[in-house]
Amino acid sequence: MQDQTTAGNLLYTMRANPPLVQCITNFVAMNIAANVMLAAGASPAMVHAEEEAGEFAAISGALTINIGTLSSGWLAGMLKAAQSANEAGKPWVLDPVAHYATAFRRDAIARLLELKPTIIRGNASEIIALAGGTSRGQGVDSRDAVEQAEDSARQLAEKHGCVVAVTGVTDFVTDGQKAKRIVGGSPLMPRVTALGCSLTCLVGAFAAATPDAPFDATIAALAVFALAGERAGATADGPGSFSWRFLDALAGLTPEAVDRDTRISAA
Ligand SMILES: Nc1ncnc2c1ncn2[C@@H]1O[C@H](COP(=O)(O)OP(=O)(O)O)[C@@H](O)[C@H]1O
Ligand SMILES: Cc1ncsc1CCOP(=O)(O)O
Ligand SMILES: [Mg+2]
Repeated sequence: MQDQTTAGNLLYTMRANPPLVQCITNFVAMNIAANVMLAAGASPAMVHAEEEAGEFAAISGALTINIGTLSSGWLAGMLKAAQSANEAGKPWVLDPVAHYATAFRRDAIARLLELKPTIIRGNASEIIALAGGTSRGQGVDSRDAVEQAEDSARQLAEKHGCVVAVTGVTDFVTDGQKAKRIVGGSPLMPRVTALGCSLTCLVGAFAAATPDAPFDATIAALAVFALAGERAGATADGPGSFSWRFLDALAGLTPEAVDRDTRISAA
């Protein structure tokens, strides 16, 4: 029987019934993340106010939370949304942007982790620090290699009972037991702001489409991103043209090309 959980099949499934994804992301990411979601075939809604975030999570297929431009009002909305997603049995994804940088962020991330995210997606410096290690991250940017974050990712996945994705030159995904690596993308990706934040939203879209398989959903989202990034990078002149070429590449990916051209291996 054909494997229904390949990245290409999950892209087909996600597009066939575009999931509503509530994205609580940051001011920098909001526009590009919504465009990435639409290009890939999902239906994003950037809804963060404390007054409505919980109600909205209950009607969404998945929720994503990103602390990139945190404030106390937004944190209140995040906590309500995560509680509501849990009560409604909806998957939710945490992006711990620069969580190590200030006491406010450290406190916020601890409170969000208590609400048991289904998936955590971060760069290597964020994942190392989240597991209690010493990272070299500078603000929102990673200065560590993904290979050095793999043990941290496995520990975090086991401790919190979730899937952990570390991204960078090669991506790494684990649920604490099994693990996979995804190769692809472009060196231009970290030179365009908020692509990691956008990827977190896309992980939410795949998780909404296949809520019982968060490990496979995460791999599919990262594989789609890696292939679109590789294609856009092949013809881009720099970060500016990469940005629009990346949206076009995402929209133009077919499930067949994803299953043929992505490079996913067991770790
Ligand atoms: N040097 C690189 N080469 C190829 N792909 C990369 C590179 N750096 C980051 N990426 C890709 O960019 C996307 C965002 O990841 P990353 O830059 O790690 O996140 P963040 O923006 O949160 O720091 C991921 O799809 C990742 O695979
Ligand atoms: C520049 C910046 N400042 C606060 S959030 C943000 C965007 C970070 O995006 P990413 O984590 O995808 O690099
Ligand atoms: Mg980030």
